[in-house]
Amino acid sequence: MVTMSAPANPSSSLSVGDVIDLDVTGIAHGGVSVARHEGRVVFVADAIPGERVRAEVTEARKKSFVRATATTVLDASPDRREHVWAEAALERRPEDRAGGAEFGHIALERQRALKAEVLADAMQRFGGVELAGESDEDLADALADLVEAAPGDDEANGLGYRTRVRLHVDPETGAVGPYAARSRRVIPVASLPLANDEIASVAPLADQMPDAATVDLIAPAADDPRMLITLVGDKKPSGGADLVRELVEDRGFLVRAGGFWQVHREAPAMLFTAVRDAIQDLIDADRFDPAAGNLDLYGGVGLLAAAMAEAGGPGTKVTTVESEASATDDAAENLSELLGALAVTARVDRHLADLLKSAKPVRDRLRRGTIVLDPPRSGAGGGVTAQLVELAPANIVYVACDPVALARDTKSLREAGYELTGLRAFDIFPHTHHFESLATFERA
Ligand SMILES: C[S@@+](CC[C@H](N)C(=O)[O-])C[C@H]1O[C@@H](n2cnc3c(N)ncnc32)[C@H](O)[C@@H]1O
Repeated sequence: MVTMSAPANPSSSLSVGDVIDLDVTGIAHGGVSVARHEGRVVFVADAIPGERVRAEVTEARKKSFVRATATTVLDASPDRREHVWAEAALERRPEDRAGGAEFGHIALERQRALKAEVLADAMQRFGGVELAGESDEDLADALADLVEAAPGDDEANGLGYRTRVRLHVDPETGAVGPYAARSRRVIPVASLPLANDEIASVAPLADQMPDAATVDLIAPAADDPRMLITLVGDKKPSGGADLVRELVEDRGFLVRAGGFWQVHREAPAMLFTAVRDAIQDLIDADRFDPAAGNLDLYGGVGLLAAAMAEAGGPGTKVTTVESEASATDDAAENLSELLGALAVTARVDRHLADLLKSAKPVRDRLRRGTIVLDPPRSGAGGGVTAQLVELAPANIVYVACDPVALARDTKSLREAGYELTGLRAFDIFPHTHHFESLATFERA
């Protein structure tokens, strides 16, 4: 992985449309590979580290790097596969390739190895954490199993997993489809290979919907699939506030049709289990206090608060904090059997600021507590991380969808005396560069 601050080589002048041959050497955060052209960094899409490709320059605004997209493979990786989505394949012009399956040309196992590399590199570069010893072999061993597959994905080649898909509408033609990569150009497609059968059955791929801006397709585990349409000029989709029923193993969760829920069929259960197991480890180490001021920050409809209580027992005290009032209403319902659970609508930074002003007995309870947090892509960030450090809970269980944001927050937590005691990662977005991580921190 290479950061954007690599020195520019003034002798390398590249413009959009130039065709260059590249030796692809590494993987970067964001689903692109890394190569160099006359010393200048090239982030190249649709390649695989180890390959030699011919690529077309697609962006040359920055001095320090350019972006390019592979058009021909000159020397293929053994991990190259036929793209899982014909409309995203190399045979198409770069601007005509459907976005959202940027690893669809790579064998699943290698996709996971690349994700592990990105996580390890981010943790080392931004978090100051070495995941393995110095030698390449140690690192390869440590990374081999770091990113865990979702049940059933290997058998299905990572296809048919999405229970949520967002499509866009071309304002000129009314055609419905995904955006092209790094673009707002709608690409008509014949199929959605990452979506499950229920989504495929309602997807309006052949329709024209000129009044619409976006089309959200959702297939709840215990309800009929549906289509939510956001009209041009509207902010929210019709039917977005309807309640749908999800299932995590045999536990029911109510969610708004337009609200947050993990997109992979197996992801809610995987993250629920991972958080429950992380709490169980803390219990086994005598570090978890069910009566303390435990928190589930960025809590959505209460999935991870429920996981905490599953390990800690139904009387576990836990407050779930979420900025969307409708999600908090649903969390209150979903957690209603847990006597110690409370759902609060608030921005996390504001809620923590209030907690920091509370009386000593409350602060003491928070200090004995465990905080689970699952922030959006930007991570908790410096402000919230500083508040966490000031609250000084005994343990922090951090669920992250962005490895670099996690790594930056890891650095702040470690500098404040927290030890990183556990790190797992989950491949719950096959054929894309995304994955989820779970890091456990313990106050020294
Ligand atoms: C990644 S989701 C996690 C939801 C939940 N933990 C789950 O597993 O289903 C992040 C949640 O944080 C909420 N959110 C985003 N920014 C927030 C903020 N500043 N304060 C509180 N909640 C926020 C979003 O509405 C969303 O529900």
